[in-house]
Amino acid sequence: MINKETNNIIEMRNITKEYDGQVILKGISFNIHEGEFITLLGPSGCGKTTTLRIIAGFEKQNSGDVFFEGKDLTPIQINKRPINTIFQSYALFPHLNVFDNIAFGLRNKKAKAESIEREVMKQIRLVGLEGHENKRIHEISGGQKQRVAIARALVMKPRVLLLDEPMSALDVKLKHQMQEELKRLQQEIGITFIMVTHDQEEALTMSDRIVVMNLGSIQQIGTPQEIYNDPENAWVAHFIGTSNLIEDGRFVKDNEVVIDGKKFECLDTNFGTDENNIDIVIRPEDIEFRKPNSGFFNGEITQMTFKGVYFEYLVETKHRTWLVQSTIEKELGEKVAIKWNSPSFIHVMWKQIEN
Ligand SMILES: Nc1ncnc2c1ncn2[C@@H]1O[C@H](COP(=O)(O)OP(=O)(O)OP(=O)(O)O)[C@@H](O)[C@H]1O
Repeated sequence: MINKETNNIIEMRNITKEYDGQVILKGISFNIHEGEFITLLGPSGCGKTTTLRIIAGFEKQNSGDVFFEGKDLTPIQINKRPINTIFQSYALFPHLNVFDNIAFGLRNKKAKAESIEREVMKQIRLVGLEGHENKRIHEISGGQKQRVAIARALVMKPRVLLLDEPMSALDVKLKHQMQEELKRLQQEIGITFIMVTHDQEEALTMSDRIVVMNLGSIQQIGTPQEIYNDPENAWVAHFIGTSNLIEDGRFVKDNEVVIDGKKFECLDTNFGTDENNIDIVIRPEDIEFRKPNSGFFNGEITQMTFKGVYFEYLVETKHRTWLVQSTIEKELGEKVAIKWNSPSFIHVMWKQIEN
């Protein structure tokens, strides 16, 4: 039974994992809510796939517990778990056609022929593969292969679907299309999706909540907005989006910081008084250009890159180099001033303690 108060379908408690004496997961704990799209996000090697494989049952943790609806999941065999996995490579059967690939699990369970036909066709319609039932796997596109993999998993009616880097085999355009489709599908069928990705944008656009991981530890858990707008530490801020990280700022008192000798109003409180053990992040899209002497700091444009819909600039001021994103075209060497328009654009966080 789902715990109605918490709505948790899966609970991970203090999970550790070692391979050959090397610690991969350092005691991670988090909850997964029924019906949510949750993403494990982090750089290569941080342990996200290992976490997914422990939930699926392909790996066993060295210590800690995994609960499914409050019951210990660890002794439950892989095929008895109400969980299905879509692998990075999709792992389709090349010698079977689309229909038979999707029907495989039901046939294995000795389901009746009519019910197999009905359920497989339902999934085929759901993922938009009508008319392709008889095609072999090598006769369909990458996007269609992904749809087969999704249908093959969903036909087993799992409560939780695990997706390991599902977009990694797709080109950029198809990737964006499938991201939208997958999100829509998840909302339509309402089951819990747990996705692994190292792609920040993918995590931010698709997830209800994101678990940000680094070096076998959880750095932050939150909605995309929380993680983007309110990163818990400088590592998350950096990883989520290119940022201006000010490591030598000072938290003077509630709602006041000093950056490069100037006082600024901020919204942050509770970092003590005259505290140097903080980092300040200001996002490049929150910085604007002004005429020289009309902003916070004067500087010069030392680099510019056209990014398609905006320009990305490096602006050299007396104390540092700022990253600025703007739709306004400037010239290399141009003298400018920079400014931000709201105290909310300053993000103060404690300096990270190294793991
Ligand atoms: N079966 C295994 N035996 C030994 N080491 C392993 C095994 N599986 C994973 N590792 C190691 O554990 C670490 C974490 O791997 P994991 O696949 O969980 O990371 P990840 O965050 O998913 O990264 P990636 O995005 O590269 O897959 C890596 O250093 C990896 O080499």
